[in-house]
Amino acid sequence: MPVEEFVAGWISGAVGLVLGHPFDTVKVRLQTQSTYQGIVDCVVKTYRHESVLGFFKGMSFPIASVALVNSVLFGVYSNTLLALTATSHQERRAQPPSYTNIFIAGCTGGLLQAYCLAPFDLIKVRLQNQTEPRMQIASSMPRYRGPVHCAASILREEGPQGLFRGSWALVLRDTPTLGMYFVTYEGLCRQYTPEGQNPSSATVLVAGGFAGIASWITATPFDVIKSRMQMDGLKGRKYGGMLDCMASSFRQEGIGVFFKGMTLNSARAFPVNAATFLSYEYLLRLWR
Ligand SMILES: CN(C)C(=N)NCCC[C@H](N)C(=O)O
Repeated sequence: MPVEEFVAGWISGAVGLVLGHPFDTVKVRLQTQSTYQGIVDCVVKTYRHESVLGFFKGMSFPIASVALVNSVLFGVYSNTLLALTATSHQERRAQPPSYTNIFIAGCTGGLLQAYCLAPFDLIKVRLQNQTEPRMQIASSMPRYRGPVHCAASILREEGPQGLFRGSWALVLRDTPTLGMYFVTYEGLCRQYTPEGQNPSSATVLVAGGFAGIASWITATPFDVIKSRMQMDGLKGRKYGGMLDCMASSFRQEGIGVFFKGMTLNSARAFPVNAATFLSYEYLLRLWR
């Protein structure tokens, strides 16, 4: 099992994450809080109330977890393709796998990384939704003092299963969309690369960026439900489960609720995934 794909996935994921975290924080707040009029209102209020650091709340755990999550995603994807087609990453340029095998390998990576991601993503969302200013006064102390305190509080107040709240929605969000993610990336690379050659850096950037956009657009409906399920349990349970969350969100806010954060998901997805794939390909070529 080639290890370099796991390490390349780790480093490339961290590069992408830092680039995209501010977009992600604004998106999560729009999806789970009704106090903002829109993207600009959320950005202005966050900056005014919490300074620029407000956009980086909840990033420490994802930085730690992206190592695990992205290395599982890219490592499982590449090794599933190896199992399905008996070709390594480099050999696939000369013997391209079918899109069916790429989709299966992407879904497999997406499913397994979702389980690794679930507790870290929950803590990220809980911390991102703390809107108290940095200079805290006694009356507005945030509920969680940081990621470790957040994890301990959830374990104490909601039990171990509390750390996996929203994980079904996360699995349904990531499994099919990551199959699409890799199919889009490979398809665009082949479209603009001469047979048997490695894609240029520009091709990798564009293909990675559009793969991120395509996957996040289709992931947004379950992304909204996932974030709401993760916030459920903070002040008692509002939803009886994922289906109840979908039904009551639709009843109260209409079909538009499932597209909350789509603009931000897309705006964030291009640079994050362009950088992720460029560093991934660069690292694998470095090690070849
Ligand atoms: C639609 N989904 C969930 C994805 N495309 N996930 C894979 C991309 C992950 C990347 N670190 C990012 O955060 O965009």
